[in-house]
Amino acid sequence: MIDPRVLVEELATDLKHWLPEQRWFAGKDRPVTTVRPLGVTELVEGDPQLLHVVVEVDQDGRREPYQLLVGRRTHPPEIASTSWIGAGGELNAYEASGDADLTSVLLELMARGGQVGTLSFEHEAGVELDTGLRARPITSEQSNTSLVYGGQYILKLFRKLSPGENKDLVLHRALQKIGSKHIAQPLGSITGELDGEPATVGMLQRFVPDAVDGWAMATTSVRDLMASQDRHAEEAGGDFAGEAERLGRAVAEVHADLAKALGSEAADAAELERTVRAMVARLETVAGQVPELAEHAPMLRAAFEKLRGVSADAVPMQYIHGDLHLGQVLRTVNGWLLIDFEGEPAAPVEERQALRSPLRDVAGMLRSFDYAAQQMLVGQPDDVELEQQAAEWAARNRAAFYKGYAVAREDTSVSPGDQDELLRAFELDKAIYEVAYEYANRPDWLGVPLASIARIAQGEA
Ligand SMILES: Nc1ncnc2c1ncn2[C@@H]1O[C@H](COP(=O)(O)OP(=O)(O)O)[C@@H](O)[C@H]1O
Ligand SMILES: O=P(O)(O)O[C@H]1O[C@H](CO)[C@@H](O[C@H]2O[C@H](CO)[C@@H](O)[C@H](O)[C@H]2O)[C@H](O)[C@H]1O
Repeated sequence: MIDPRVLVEELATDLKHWLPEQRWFAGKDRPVTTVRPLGVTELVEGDPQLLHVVVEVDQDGRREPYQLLVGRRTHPPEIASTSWIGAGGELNAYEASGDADLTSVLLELMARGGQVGTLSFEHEAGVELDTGLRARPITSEQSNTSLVYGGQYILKLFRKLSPGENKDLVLHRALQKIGSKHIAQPLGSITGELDGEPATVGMLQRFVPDAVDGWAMATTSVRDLMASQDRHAEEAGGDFAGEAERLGRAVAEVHADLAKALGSEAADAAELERTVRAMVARLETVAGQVPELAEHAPMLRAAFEKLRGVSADAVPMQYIHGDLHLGQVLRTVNGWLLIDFEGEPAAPVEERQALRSPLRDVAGMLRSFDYAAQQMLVGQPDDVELEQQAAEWAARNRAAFYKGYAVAREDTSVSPGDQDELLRAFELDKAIYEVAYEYANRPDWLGVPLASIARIAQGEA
């Protein structure tokens, strides 16, 4: 039997072409130069074989570690063509997250607890896991890969890795401990090793079978409005404003719980200065890539620089979600849940783990209401009535969400004027992030954040 490390070295050329085609691969902005194995652990021996692999992907000097599950078999199972990696030794090699015969071992190891090579598997204290469940990967794959075990558990395998405990796991544990009603219970984890330090590679949570994500609900509501004869959002059958308000309350409760569990501190002038500089730096980088953004640069820079006038010691800083949008919230029979506390996938890990203003999450969700309405206009010929309906739907739901948040967060110490400046700057910063995200991932949607920025530039908010 070939040495697993030698095998992965042999697959390096195939991986170079295969990685950029994966939805979760974050480095689509430049070609892959080399791929080399950092760690290979054999989890299932023989034929079929399961290897847990961490590779370092070099892209013109930028080196980032990624996690893969590599399956090898003589007779490969039926899997999506995009899962094929290549011929590894005498067996076929493929990405094995879709191979239920192999992935059941991950749940068994977490249920039992213990170590295999450098990987350690554990369940949360007091949790007993059922085993023997088969897993299917979720189809709405995003930055990571998630497997649902028998409709009971969901295991997220983080793709791009960083040393240390993943923020998603840390915040879920803290919120669980404090009794938050707005998360899916964390049940277990898998830890690997990176640069000699422990690194979270997987998180197991309770799967909520009847949950509907906020994006699906919101876009259905917009579609209903546009298809109906009703001219106004409040008259349409699928009005979302009640849900938006309850969602605002849920986000406020999560913020209050995070502050209670993990603390908060006031910002200082140096912190605000760093924030302004980071926003201006992002603007400059993205405007360099996307010329349509450059024409709004003076307005955007002025909005960021205004933050220097905000009273810094009134801005509470704490752990936040960090990439909150309608696709990160699930509506269940018991109310709204927040998922995926990792932060913006493209941000450096230090930035994702820093204390930040909770108004960033509010801004993220406000942007998302705009997205839900505006994406309906993508690829459509100009239609003033539809545009008005989209604008009205967004305004109504943004206001409802903000009301729900503000009512539940009456403790906020930021003055209303400062709050407006902060929110405006955070919304614009998020929209710039979105321009970069759409440019790299969904060029057809680039117009969505650009149109919002243009509207704000014209003073329409
Ligand atoms: N506990 C859960 N119960 C039901 N579905 C979930 C749960 N957690 C996540 N999901 C589904 O999995 C999708 C991806 O989860 P997410 O944590 O956002 O992964 P990623 O980091 O890849 O974006 C979500 O959009 C949601 O549809
Ligand atoms: O879910 P992820 O953590 O992978 O977030 C990334 O992808 C999101 C898209 O899937 C992207 O969100 C943007 O598009 C959403 C609609 O698809 C919209 O609701 C969001 O408001 C908008 O930001 C997110 O920015 C990105 O980090």
